[in-house]
Amino acid sequence: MSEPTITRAEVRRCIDNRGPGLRFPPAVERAFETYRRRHQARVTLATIGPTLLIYNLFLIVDFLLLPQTFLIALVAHLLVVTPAILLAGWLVRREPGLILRESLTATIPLAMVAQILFVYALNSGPSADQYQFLVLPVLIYACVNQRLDFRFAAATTALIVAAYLAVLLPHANTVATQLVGLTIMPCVAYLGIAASYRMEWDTRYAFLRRLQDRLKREEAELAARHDPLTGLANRYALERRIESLQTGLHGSDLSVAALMIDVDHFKAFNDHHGHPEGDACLQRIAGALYARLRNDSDLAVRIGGEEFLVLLHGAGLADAVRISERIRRAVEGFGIRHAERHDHDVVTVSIGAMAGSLARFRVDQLIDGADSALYAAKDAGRNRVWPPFDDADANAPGRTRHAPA
Ligand SMILES: Nc1nc2c(ncn2[C@@H]2O[C@H](COP(=O)(O)OP(=O)(O)OP(=O)(O)O)[C@@H](O)[C@H]2O)c(=O)[nH]1
Repeated sequence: MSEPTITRAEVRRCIDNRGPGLRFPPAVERAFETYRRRHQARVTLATIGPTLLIYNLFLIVDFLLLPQTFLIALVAHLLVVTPAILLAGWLVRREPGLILRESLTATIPLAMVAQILFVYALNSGPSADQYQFLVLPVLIYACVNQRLDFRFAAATTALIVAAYLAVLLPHANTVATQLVGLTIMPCVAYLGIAASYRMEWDTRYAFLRRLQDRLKREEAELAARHDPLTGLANRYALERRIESLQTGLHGSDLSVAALMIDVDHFKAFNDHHGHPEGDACLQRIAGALYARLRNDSDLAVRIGGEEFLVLLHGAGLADAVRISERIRRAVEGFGIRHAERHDHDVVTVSIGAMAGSLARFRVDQLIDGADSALYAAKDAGRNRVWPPFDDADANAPGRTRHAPA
C-alpha cells in the first residue's frame, strides 16, 4: 500500500491542536497506521521469546502451589497456549490490517488468562486463591508491553477483568479473597489502561514529530533539486543524474538523448514586455518540456536563464529530433506575442539534439553535442531543431550522430 500524501501544514496543525484525544485526521491516521503496522510486527517479534519464557516459568508456581493439577497446567502451557502464541506471533509478523493484527496480539494475554483461570477453577483452597493473582502480571503485560492500540488495550482489559471476576467471585474460598480481588483487579486495570493511554499518546506525538522532520527534509531536498520559477530540475539535480547515469549505466547499450533548448531573442522580449511577462513565458515553456517526459527516468532541467535541457532515456537521435520538433511547435503554438521580433511575431525556441548509447558516449559528451547543435540551430535562423528531421531520420538505424562542430 502506498503511503498517503500529507502536507507539512496538516502535520503542524495536528501538533498545534493536540488535545487529550488520540485519533488524527483520516490522512494522518492512515500514515500512522502504515507506520504502526511495521512497528507492531517488530515489537511482537522482539517480545515473543521473553514472553514465552516468562509465561512458561509460571509453571514453577503451578508446581509449588497446585501440584495436583501440574500435569494439566503443563499440557495447557506447552500444547495449547504456547503454540497459540507462536501462531499469533507468526501471523502478526505478516503485517495484517489493524483489526486482525490487534485482535491477534490481544489473543496472547487472553490465552494466558484463560489458562490461569481454567487451572484456578479446577482447584480450591488457600493455594488456589494465591494462584489466581497470576492474572495481574498478564494484565500489565497486555496493557504495557504489547503496545496494543489503546481501544484494543481497553477492550482486552475489560475482558480480562470480567473473566477474572466471573471466576473469582463464585470460586474464592474466603470473602477476604473476593474483596482483595475486587479491590486490586480494578486498580491494576486502571493503572494498565492509564499507562496504555499515555504510551499511545506519546507514540502518536513522537510519530507526528518524526513525520514533520521527514517532510521538512523532503521539502528541503526538493527545493535543492528544483528551480523555483519553473519547478523543473536544476543544475544540482542534473549533476546528480549525470553521476548516477555515469556510474550506474556507463557502458550499457542504453541510448540517451540530450535536447538543449534556448528561447529565441528572449532579451528583447524581456526588455519590451517586462520581467514578469518573461517569467510567465519561461513557465509555459517549462510546462511544454515537462509534458514531453515519458517516465521518471526522463529529466527536464532549467540550466539557467532561458536555457533548458531535456534528457530522455532509451531515445535515439530520430526520436530526439521528433520530440524536439514537437516541443518547438508547441511553444510556437502558444502564440506568446513577441513585439520586438522582425522574423516572427511570437516567442519561439531553438533546439539542439544529440543522442548516443552510453557504451560510446559519456552523458556530458551528449550534452556538449546538444549544445553545439543548438548553436547550429541558432546560426541556421532560429525557431528550428538541429539536426533537421530528415538528417536525423537518415541516421536513425545507428541512432547516434555527432553534433556539428
Ligand atoms: N524574465 C526572466 N528573464 C530571464 C531570466 N533569466 C534570464 N533572463 C533573461 O534572458 C535573457 C537572455 O538573453 P540572451 O542570452 O542575450 O539571449 P537571447 O536574447 O534569447 O538571444 P538568442 O538566444 O541569441 O536568441 C536576458 O535578458 C536575461 O535577463 C528569468 O528568470 N526570468
